[in-house]
Amino acid sequence: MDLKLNCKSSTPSIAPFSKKKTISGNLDDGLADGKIDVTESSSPSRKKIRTNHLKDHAQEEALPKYKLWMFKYPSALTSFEQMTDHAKGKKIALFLDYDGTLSPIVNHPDSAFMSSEMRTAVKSVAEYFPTAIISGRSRDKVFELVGLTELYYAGSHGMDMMGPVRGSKFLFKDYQNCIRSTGIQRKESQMFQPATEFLPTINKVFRSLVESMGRIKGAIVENNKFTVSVHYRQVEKKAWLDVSQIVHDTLKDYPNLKLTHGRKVLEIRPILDWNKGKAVEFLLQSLDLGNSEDVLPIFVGDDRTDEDAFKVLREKTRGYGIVVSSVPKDSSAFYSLRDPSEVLVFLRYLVNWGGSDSIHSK
Ligand SMILES: O=P(O)(O)OC[C@H]1O[C@H](O[C@H]2O[C@H](CO)[C@@H](O)[C@H](O)[C@H]2O)[C@H](O)[C@@H](O)[C@@H]1O
Repeated sequence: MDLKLNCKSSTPSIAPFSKKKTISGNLDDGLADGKIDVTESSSPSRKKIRTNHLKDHAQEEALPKYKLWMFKYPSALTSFEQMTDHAKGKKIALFLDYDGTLSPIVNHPDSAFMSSEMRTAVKSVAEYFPTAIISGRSRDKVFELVGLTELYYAGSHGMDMMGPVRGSKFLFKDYQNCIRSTGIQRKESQMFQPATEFLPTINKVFRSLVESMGRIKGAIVENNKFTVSVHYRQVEKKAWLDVSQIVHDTLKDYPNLKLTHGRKVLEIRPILDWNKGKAVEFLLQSLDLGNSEDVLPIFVGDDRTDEDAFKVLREKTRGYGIVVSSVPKDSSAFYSLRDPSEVLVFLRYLVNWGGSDSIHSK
């Protein structure tokens, strides 16, 4: 049974509703620019669609561009020594995205499994450094996929957080909407859910989208508890505009929801001033690592929503964002890794370093 505690108030504010709901980028996550405007009056023009096809060819020649891009975002593997030199004497906190970072991007969201090698590496790294997974998926789903009880989990882009109770300490005690509960495998846990009031609306939108997307072959609507994802990876390109239109039409009835855009996915979420960046700050504070000069947070992620976390780390000049990408793209990260297989190597480097004597020498 859940045990509710009295918590002080520190609820995130609701961002002022903007009538113009614009998704940055376009529906093809492999392309770099363009805009899909989902206001009533706008749909991408045929000309824009034609231009996008042309850009597809440019991608095939991307290798030299990738090398150039890596001057700006050096490999976290070749820069590992530099990173650890900077990290000496500091406490590391590790934040990991799930899809496209720990697991490869696949066609169906239910088939995005992480390898056993990756699981072992994440488990090992968590023995040395506090480690959290911050995902757009529901927390239950991401826990089901990762299956490690020793981590912190934040689902719905940070709107659903759960962590272990360390000793007698209640980490999230300063926040409203936090509860202490019996969570994963009956272990005592603590939860923070800043968007609980949006739950009925999100469920309604989910049902509505399931119904209306029924006519779009290949579209998948995923309930991520505090957000809804509409996947179009398996939808024929000619029907992408229909997907966008349906989402837009549905959202007209819900002024307290907003739209963001990930990798061939449109995500509907509460207009709450809360994102992966806030989740990182929150977890750092909760872990008593918030104000310390001696902390080096590292965030590894591949998606646009991870940029919020990279920005927090960059603006506060206190840690490293590592963008996972095999194509050049603008990012607020400092370093890069090409794909999940390089993430695995990076985690193994961290494990070796965490177990070595050099981590303690200044
Ligand atoms: O924050 P994340 O953990 O990266 O979650 C972001 C979204 O990831 C999932 O979708 C993405 O991965 C799928 C499986 O590889 C792929 O089919 C899809 O095209 C990608 O967008 C997840 O299903 C979404 O709910 C998350 O929001």
